[in-house]
Amino acid sequence: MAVLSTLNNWPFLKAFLDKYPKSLADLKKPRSIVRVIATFVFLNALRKFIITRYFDRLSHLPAGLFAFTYVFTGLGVYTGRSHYFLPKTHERYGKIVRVAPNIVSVADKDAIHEILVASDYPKSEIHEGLELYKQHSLFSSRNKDFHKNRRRLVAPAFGLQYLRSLEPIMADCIRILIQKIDEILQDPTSVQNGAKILPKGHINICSFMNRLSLDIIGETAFGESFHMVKDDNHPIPKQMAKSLKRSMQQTFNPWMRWLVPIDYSFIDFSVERVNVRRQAGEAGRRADLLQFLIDAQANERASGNGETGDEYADMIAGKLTDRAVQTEALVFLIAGSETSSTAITVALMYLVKHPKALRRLREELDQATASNPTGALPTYDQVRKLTYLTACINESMRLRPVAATGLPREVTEDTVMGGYNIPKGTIVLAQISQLHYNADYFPEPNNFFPERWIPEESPFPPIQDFTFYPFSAGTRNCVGKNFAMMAMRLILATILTTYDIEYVPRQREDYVQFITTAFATESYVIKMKKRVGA
Ligand code: HEM
Repeated sequence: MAVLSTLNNWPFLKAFLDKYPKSLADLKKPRSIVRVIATFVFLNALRKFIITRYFDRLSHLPAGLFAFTYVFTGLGVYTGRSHYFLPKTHERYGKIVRVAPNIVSVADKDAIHEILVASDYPKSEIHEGLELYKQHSLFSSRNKDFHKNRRRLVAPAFGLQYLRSLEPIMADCIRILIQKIDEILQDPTSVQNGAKILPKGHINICSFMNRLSLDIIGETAFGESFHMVKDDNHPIPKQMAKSLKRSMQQTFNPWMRWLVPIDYSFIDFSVERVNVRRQAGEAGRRADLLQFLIDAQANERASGNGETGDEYADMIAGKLTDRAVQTEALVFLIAGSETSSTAITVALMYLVKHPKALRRLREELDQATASNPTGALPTYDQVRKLTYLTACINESMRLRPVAATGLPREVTEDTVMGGYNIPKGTIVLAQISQLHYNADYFPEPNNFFPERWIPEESPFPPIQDFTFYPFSAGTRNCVGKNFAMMAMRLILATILTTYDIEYVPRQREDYVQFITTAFATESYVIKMKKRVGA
């Protein structure tokens, strides 16, 4: 009360409160409505500020309070930081913890295997927030028959053989990245309009990896680069990211639907790109993911498995309708860009902080690419089997898996997990990051130690099956895994053979996760210097 009366004596606050609506009749006045909305916006901003600034302290909240914030206020998802609460909650309450009335967080190896692989529980309703045009998609669908059919049609696009045809496309995008970085190293003011000008030799590698991943997916899934590396001003990626973030927030905060409508116009972009490719006919053919989808649709039609014309029935059956082709291309963009860019930035972050590992990796890459003429990029054949490169990628994905809040699945019958009764309908979050930090499976879990992945060199017992899930497992594992690993190998190899890179201290390294995981500040800066002869 004392605090309130003190605040009430502040002239500004007093004037504000005096005019604040005090009855329903007051509320009908337009000015009162503006005041109520202004208060709401202010309190919401304050709430967001407190959570984003002080999440470390808040992460000590016990599970009950966490449950309240996570489910009832949607705070965790609202700020994208719910995953900070979970490790503390497990530390305190064990491997299987009820974090909300209907949500159980699971950090037990056998239970996670049961959830993802053995029982193969369907995805939870949270995924419905990612349905575009109310269409099931490979990523979002909870319907097993649909998924089986759609996966059968889409998966061959990510087979190693087909992916090889994408290498030239990826290489062109990487070449543009190198040109742009060289330009900024020469002249730091040549960053795009609005971007922060960093000291000479400093590069925001997080921003560049984001933009490069978008360009690669743009080229492979839509047949057109977003030119994000070069110009960073294509409206679609930003608009889509904003809309999907809103959509996830609204899944947890349904009341927000009344306040902030979601702009789904980015879908038009996909419709237009698919039309352009179709209209170009044979002359427009090229080996990429979009072409694969268009060809798969044509094959289905030719073999009598095409659409029936009943839109709903076709959708449920997983038929490759025109809408389905447009949707799946967008799914590649959603599922494949931020995930890959975060994974590459994280790998670079660990490497600059571990110069010994960086040196060893550089030696391995130099040896593998020794026969290349000056300026030539490493090829996939040169890097695909490099032991230490794979070990570094695995180790960074172990420490920072992109699915940081856990993989949500819905239990379809009453069951028992780790001695607890889990009723049908419960949402279980498979906490893969808790496994990755479990010292029983990964001794000295907090250390970046790539050698643990090389059996002849590791001082630790062999890594057990089903303890490492960066791409999930079972029927819903990442269909783009080979694509992502190929891009990561090519990009890391090119950066490390072209530049000397160094750590820049005192930066924020924390994550936020709405759909996939990203650096909270959208920034990670490293020092870069062109190598002599590169
Ligand atoms: C380092 C990069 C990547 C990581 C760490 C990653 C991780 C994952 C994970 C953990 C899942 C399972 C999600 C869940 O169960 O809720 C998943 C699913 C998926 N990912 Fe990836 N992903 C990456 C890159 C990509 C790329 C490049 C593409 C496509 C171009 C892609 C497309 C998909 C799709 C379509 C699914 C849903 C598959 C299904 O349910 O059948 N991902 N990914």
